[in-house]
Amino acid sequence: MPTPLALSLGDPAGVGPELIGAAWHARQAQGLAPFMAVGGARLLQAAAATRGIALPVQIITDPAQAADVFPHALPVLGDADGDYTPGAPSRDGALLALASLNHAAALARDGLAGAIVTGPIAKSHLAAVGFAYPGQTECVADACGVAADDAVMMLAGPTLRTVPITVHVALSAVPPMLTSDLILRRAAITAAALERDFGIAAPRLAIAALNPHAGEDGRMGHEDAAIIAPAVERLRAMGIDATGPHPADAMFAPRSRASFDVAICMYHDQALIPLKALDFDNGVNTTLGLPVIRTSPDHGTAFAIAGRGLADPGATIAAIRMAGQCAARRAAQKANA
Ligand SMILES: NC(=O)C1=CN([C@@H]2O[C@H](COP(=O)(O)OP(=O)(O)OC[C@H]3O[C@@H](n4cnc5c(N)ncnc54)[C@H](O)[C@@H]3O)[C@@H](O)[C@H]2O)C=CC1
Ligand SMILES: NCC(=O)COP(=O)(O)O
Repeated sequence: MPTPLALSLGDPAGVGPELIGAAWHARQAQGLAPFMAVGGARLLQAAAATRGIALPVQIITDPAQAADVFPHALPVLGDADGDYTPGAPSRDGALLALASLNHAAALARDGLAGAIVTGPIAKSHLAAVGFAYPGQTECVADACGVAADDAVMMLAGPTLRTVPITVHVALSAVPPMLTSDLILRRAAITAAALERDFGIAAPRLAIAALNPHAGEDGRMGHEDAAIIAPAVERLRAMGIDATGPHPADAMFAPRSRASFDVAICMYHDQALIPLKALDFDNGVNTTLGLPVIRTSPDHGTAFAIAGRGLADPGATIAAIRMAGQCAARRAAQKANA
């Protein structure tokens, strides 16, 4: 029996809780590995009800109980709970989201959960209750003792994978942050994770340029020649199949996409816009380079549509599926070691 996945609630006022209920409801049709929610039994039921789902829940006290409960009820670890008021984020809701996230990360770190699937949080609301990280990526990394620079965000959908080298920073902060070392470090972690967790032997990395036309021989910026091209050379010297810097405007065209397994992008929107344009309802945000598997739907809290039955569960289901597959791959590697 696989170790169950741990799902953190996300912000209770967002779409996260209702999508956990929708995913449990679809567990058989979607062939999902067993999972448990961390806290929120009452609010999960209320959120599911807004979608017309009568969600059976069972509070468990030990993650080991989850697999037996999962076929007939959503296992919920612990009795932490809160009010469900869709679209109206609150301080109490942020505290519950944070407690659920920290608990789920600790379960994965300690081997009591096969992986963590995080529900969407509003970073500014969590910051107001003491969350000191740019996002959940760095929080889970810290729980595992991994440096933030070594926790690599990858967005993955059926048609594309992308990695932003810089993530939650202002666009004006991107050029000063970009170094050959940072690109090399994060691209190498990506290549290793694609092999280990996704079963892609010799992954092909396409490295995006920062500037229009990859800098047009220095007429439109110096970073492509001075910083990105040397990183590509160093990756190739390490035996990694890296190409670039590629002009970013053309590299997401279908012909170009067929030539790589992952696009290494220089900033958040360069990576997330093509992914969401192509795969929004199946997009997964996963963290590479950790001792645990962590996935999340690609979307955010979507407060405006919470509780209205409008949120598509596809990305949450895809995140649960990917977490189960990656965890199974790691378990098989461990068994074979
Ligand atoms: N994994 C996470 O924790 C993430 C959290 N966020 C946070 O979410 C908050 C809102 O961010 P936004 O940029 O507005 O992104 P968002 O993803 O919440 O919403 C963007 C648009 O997509 C729609 N949408 C989102 N999820 C949907 C779904 N499942 N089905 C149908 N439509 C959906 C929304 O209604 C909205 O029109 C921010 O505080 C941000 O920090 C954003 C992205 C990921
Ligand atoms: N845009 C991605 C996002 O906001 C999720 O970040 P994280 O919480 O997974 O670090």
